[in-house]
Amino acid sequence: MAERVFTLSQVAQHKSKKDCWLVVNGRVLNVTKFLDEHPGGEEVLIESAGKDATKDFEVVGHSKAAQNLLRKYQVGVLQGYRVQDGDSKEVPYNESKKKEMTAFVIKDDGNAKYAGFLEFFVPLLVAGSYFCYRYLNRATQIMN
Ligand code: HEM
Repeated sequence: MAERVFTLSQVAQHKSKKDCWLVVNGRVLNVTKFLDEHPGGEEVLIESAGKDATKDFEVVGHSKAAQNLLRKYQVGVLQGYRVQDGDSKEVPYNESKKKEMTAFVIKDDGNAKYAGFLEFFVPLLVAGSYFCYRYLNRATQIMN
């Protein structure tokens, strides 16, 4: 499908809260519906409205999930840019969130394994000490 091409002055005509466009990495994005959802707040988006916000976007160090989200709001490309979206391995925003959660759970599991190890060895140590004590006690009784 052919991409719609916009000039920066065309993008600059959409810089209000009700009609908010900006450019990130050559993608022309209509973020009007995203204003309420943006975790960084709507103000920063409105400040960048109608402009090329690539630097602002990158300075924040947005996650891979945030970068994937760009496609959702793309309405075209900036004149002089060609955006390639061949990477089908990229994960949609919601899924990468799930992955982050899974990674967290795996980390938790590691601690649980460590706790299980202690739960097994501490009673064994106590029981061992008890039998040792009884054996030594009996040995001293026999000697006396
Ligand atoms: C359509 C463009 C944008 C999308 C899809 C987007 C998406 C997101 C997402 C998903 C987050 C959550 C953190 C993360 O996953 O990285 C975030 C945080 C943030 N964004 Fe954006 N963003 C966009 C544009 C911008 C722009 C232009 C700015 C300008 C400065 C900005 C500033 C921030 C800030 C300050 C945070 C909070 C960072 C933090 O709390 O650590 N974002 N954004």
